[in-house]
Amino acid sequence: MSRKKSQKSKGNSSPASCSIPPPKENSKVGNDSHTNGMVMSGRPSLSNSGEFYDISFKVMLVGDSGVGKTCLLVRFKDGAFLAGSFISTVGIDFRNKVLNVDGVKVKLQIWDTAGQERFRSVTHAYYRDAHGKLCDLRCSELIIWGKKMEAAGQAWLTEIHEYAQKDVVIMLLGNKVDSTHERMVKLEDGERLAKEYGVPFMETSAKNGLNVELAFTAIAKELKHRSLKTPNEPKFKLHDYVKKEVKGSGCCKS
Ligand SMILES: Nc1nc2c(ncn2[C@@H]2O[C@H](COP(=O)(O)OP(=O)(O)OP(=O)(O)O)[C@@H](O)[C@H]2O)c(=O)[nH]1
Ligand SMILES: [Mg+2]
Repeated sequence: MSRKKSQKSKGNSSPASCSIPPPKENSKVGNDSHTNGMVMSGRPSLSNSGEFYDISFKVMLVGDSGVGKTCLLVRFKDGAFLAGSFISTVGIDFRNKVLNVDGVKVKLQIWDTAGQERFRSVTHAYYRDAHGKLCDLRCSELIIWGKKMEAAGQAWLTEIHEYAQKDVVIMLLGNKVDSTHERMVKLEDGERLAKEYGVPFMETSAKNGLNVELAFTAIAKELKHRSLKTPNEPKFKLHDYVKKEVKGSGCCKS
């Protein structure tokens, strides 16, 4: 298997063949403050390690504004939590992380989209780009965030089906389970919606890290198994894996 080097943050670190000029990793396409709309760089820097990898996949984080997409990504990439004032993502941004999945180096290029309605056309453009035959990454994998009501989750699932490729891997996450007043999705509602759409569901917390690593690892495993069908290797079952590995949220004190 050929070894590729994870793209550096200099220059276009996204697939050069994609038609939309991609942002540089951690380029802060931006984060604006809710108070004055100014572009601020209040987020910690995420370094690009430049690690080697065997296969790469694109993962998109989508969902309503404020559900914790950026925090989830920072938790996964840096093991840190972005506490304090909420700085909403502007447009789109991405980070790379290389995982070792059963001996294979899997690079996830994780795209953090803006949940605000006014940036929806930007997100759509990246979905559309995901269809482009010229993209050299497998541009089809998404994680979706549930928010307030089932309706919000349903809306995002419908959008994914409309804009993304048919065989997209979808996972539904209900975040902020560390806090009774901040969490928006009840466990039973998340599970019901996930069942209806046939996608795995798990509760996460970017604050305490609950199931964050698992969410991305599960996606990486599914993608790797779909991509590299090794003879004699038992079929990977995403739902079973998630069911087995997922941890309950336990108590919900903030
Ligand atoms: N208690 C708790 N707060 C969280 C968690 N994840 C995120 N938050 C908070 O929720 C707010 C929004 O988080 P972001 O990650 O910026 O939300 P987002 O989904 O990226 O929002 P947009 O960029 O506008 O789409 C911030 O104030 C975070 O500190 C979590 O797991 N638990
Ligand atoms: Mg964000």
